[in-house]
Amino acid sequence: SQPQRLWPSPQLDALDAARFDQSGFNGNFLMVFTGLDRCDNFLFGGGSTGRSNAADWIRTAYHDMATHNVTDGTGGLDASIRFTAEKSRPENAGDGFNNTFQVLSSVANRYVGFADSLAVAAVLAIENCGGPEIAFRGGRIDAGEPNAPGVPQPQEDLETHIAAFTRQGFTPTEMIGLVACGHTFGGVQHTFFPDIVDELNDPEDMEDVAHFDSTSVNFDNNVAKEYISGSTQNPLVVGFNDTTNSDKRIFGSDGNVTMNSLASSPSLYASTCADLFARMLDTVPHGVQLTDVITPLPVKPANVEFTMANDTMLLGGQVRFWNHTEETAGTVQMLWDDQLGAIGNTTLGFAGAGSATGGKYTSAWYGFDPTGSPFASLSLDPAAGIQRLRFVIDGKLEDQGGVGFAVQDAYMFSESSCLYNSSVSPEGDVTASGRVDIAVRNGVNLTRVYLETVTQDGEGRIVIVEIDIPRPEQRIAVNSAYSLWSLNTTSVDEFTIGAEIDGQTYSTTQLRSVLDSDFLPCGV
Ligand code: HEM
Repeated sequence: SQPQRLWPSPQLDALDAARFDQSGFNGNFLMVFTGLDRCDNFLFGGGSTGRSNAADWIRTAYHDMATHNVTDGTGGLDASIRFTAEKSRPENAGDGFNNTFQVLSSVANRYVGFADSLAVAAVLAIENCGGPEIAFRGGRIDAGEPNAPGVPQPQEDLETHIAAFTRQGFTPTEMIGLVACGHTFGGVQHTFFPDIVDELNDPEDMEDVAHFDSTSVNFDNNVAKEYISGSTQNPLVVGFNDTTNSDKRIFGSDGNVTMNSLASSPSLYASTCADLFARMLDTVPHGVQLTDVITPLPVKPANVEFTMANDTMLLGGQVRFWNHTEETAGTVQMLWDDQLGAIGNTTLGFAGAGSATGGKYTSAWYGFDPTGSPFASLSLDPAAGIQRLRFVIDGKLEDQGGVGFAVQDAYMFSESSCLYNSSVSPEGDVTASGRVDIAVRNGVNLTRVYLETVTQDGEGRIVIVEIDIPRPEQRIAVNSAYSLWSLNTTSVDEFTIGAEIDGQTYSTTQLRSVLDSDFLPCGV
């Protein structure tokens, strides 16, 4: 059991969100947008293609990992398969890798990069399509270059496959298990493997995918049962070309001992796969330090954001209560310690239900105001400020063992920010100039405040560009407790706001841009 972490911890909180906020309120793009709750869904052509997102994501995770070399520590799950030089190798035939990274480009962020997002995608696919829960860790690092080749191919012989899995860190028995676990999803396409699969002429399988088992969009041990019973249609077992019957050679390599046990027990199959999938996803280049297994925080504030509106300080956000519903939560209250030693409180409104792992877990979300609206904010006295939050749910105080949920009111976006002008060229290019105002609490030890824009470097790794906001020469009061730091900018990029306070760095959560409606025209 791992020690309970404290909120806030931006990377762990983001990993928790990516992995556990799956469906419903604040649901994950991977689930909600791709429709993963329907496991036969395929974003690039729909259900009658014979394809599925889930199969693409799991195969992509394996192929990205399969470059690993346990001896020299190179390769592993690091999103290097996004590089054309790696993706276009014969060992990476197919379009599933491109499909997967198109989806991940809308998911990866500064805290959960492409490699972690790929691992999350595989976990969500497995868990939501009938599979076991996977112990998920974060902290993978996105590669800056392709890895050495090393993905097994169907025409290779058994010795080559055993050697490849040994290099990746798996014994011959684990090889049988991992292939039998992966090949519960999807199948082999005619287009990319015409020597293995013929055209199928099936209107329900437009892309001519010969599936590994009769339940190709669900996790179950049918791939093993059908193999043992002799009814299998797996194109890598009973394919017309025996040279490419690699599943047949692998499954039979220990006299069917492993496949017999996987076929006879759905629960043994599930627990074996949970272990092997987790190890597959945790196979990373030497030197990468993964986090502990991510567990859902029982009480987790999210999207916490302060905004200064002249004499009023606004606090927006939501809080998630894990393993709760609106009924079990009862009346929910938020208390806060202000900077002057007083305690404030309000009742919170229900914002929506969340769920994870195929509905196994539920969570109840509350907005930071009595209406529960995720867009509403509490109005507060800026002079009082807020140091930390506490919650009362179902009559019980939740304050992280007494320390509370620390929030940062030393700096925040000010609604006095404004737009000088904006225009759209005939080509559709948007240009604008505006002023970003940051309200800084008087008397705090703030050494830097800056705009943060998330972008990608030349190798497609996520990086943050910082633009410093100059310290004002004279104090410009926004109210009795805060003064303004301002920056004129012509950037239309979305930004968050970073600061260094007492040697610690902080970031706001809300993405803003000078084109937002809260940038009113300057000087009006
Ligand atoms: C010797 C080892 C392996 C060989 C030779 C092999 C071979 C293949 C081939 C030829 C395909 C068809 C791809 C396509 O048509 O696009 C395929 C699909 C697939 N493989 Fe493997 N595989 C191996 C191991 C694994 C492992 C270890 C996993 C995961 C744990 C895995 C997961 C998948 C999945 C999910 C698909 C379906 C993709 C889809 O339908 O879009 N494979 N494999």
